[in-house]
Amino acid sequence: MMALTNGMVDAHVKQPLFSFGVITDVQYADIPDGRSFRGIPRYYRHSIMVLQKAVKKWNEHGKLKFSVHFGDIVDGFCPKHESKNAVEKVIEEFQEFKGPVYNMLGNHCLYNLPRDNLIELLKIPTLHGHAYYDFTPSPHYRFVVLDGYDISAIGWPEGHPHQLEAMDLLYKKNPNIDKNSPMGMVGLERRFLMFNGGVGQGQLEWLDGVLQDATMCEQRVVVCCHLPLDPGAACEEALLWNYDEVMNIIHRFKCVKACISGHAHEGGYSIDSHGVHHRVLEAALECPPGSDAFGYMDVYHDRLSLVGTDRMKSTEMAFES
Ligand SMILES: Nc1ccn([C@@H]2O[C@H](COP(=O)(O)OP(=O)(O)OC[C@H](O)CO)[C@@H](O)[C@H]2O)c(=O)n1
Repeated sequence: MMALTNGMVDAHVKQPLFSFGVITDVQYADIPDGRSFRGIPRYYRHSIMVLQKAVKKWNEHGKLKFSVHFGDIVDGFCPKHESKNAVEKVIEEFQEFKGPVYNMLGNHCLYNLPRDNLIELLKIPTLHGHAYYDFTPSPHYRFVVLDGYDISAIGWPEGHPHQLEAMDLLYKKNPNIDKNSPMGMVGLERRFLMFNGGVGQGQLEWLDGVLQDATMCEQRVVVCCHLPLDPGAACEEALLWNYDEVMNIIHRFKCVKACISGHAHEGGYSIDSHGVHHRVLEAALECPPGSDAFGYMDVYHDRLSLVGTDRMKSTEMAFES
């Protein structure tokens, strides 16, 4: 039996409020298979086939309200003269989905194209040019999409204040000449790498305002960000630089129930000290031919249920309150 929020108990309420498709790190490029810096195989051409299968399944499902790609639409090894074509090719696959698709910026997107071009190509529903936004797919739920590369050494024009702030932080926190290397860095400090980024002051204030509003509207909130926000769900090298500041804001409110990310390709899951679920999704890029990683989330008043395909593990996320 399922308890409803108004105290009634109904044995028949089984239908989700709504459902949506999920996939991450398609990281497509028309180049031969390769490996990550750590030697993990990457299938740059196969990843778009994983997306094609995902879209087919999502359309067959027939009731998905929207889908979300959690960043890194193309890979940094994509030859730069092909970047725009590669992004457009992936977007064309997403356009086969019968519903809206929400995107967010990942580091590999920014290796390929300036953020302004990406915001336009990915149709990021921007306010004042920002790559962070929110949307309300049902009266009971708000989705907040964070820009984890707001403070970033990549993607901003040379000398932009947000690039300078990022370089300043990297020089303070990372002693290596190669700022992508965590060599000699210990524990959580290992997140201060050039391929990660942070959420700037303006975005933190915006987040606080959105969560105040969601609380007033009695909405539950799902936070989406390319970079993971909890050390329990991903390795230190994958975390948002100021995940702690973001989580301090989130923890002041009770409305945020889950944070969903990409970037750490092996995937992960944790529940933090405040009962917030953190699910890092498995990457499409690392699926060998014949395997897949995508899924959909069924959204209920009291839980999220991730129904994963193949390498994307299914996960039940029941809310504490
Ligand atoms: N120790 C390292 C690790 C990486 N690099 C270089 O940094 C760039 C980005 O790395 P990459 O593994 O491609 O980034 P992803 O976003 O695909 O994955 C994120 C990780 O899984 C998070 O843990 C690339 O140019 C690497 O060569 C490096 O120099 N030194």
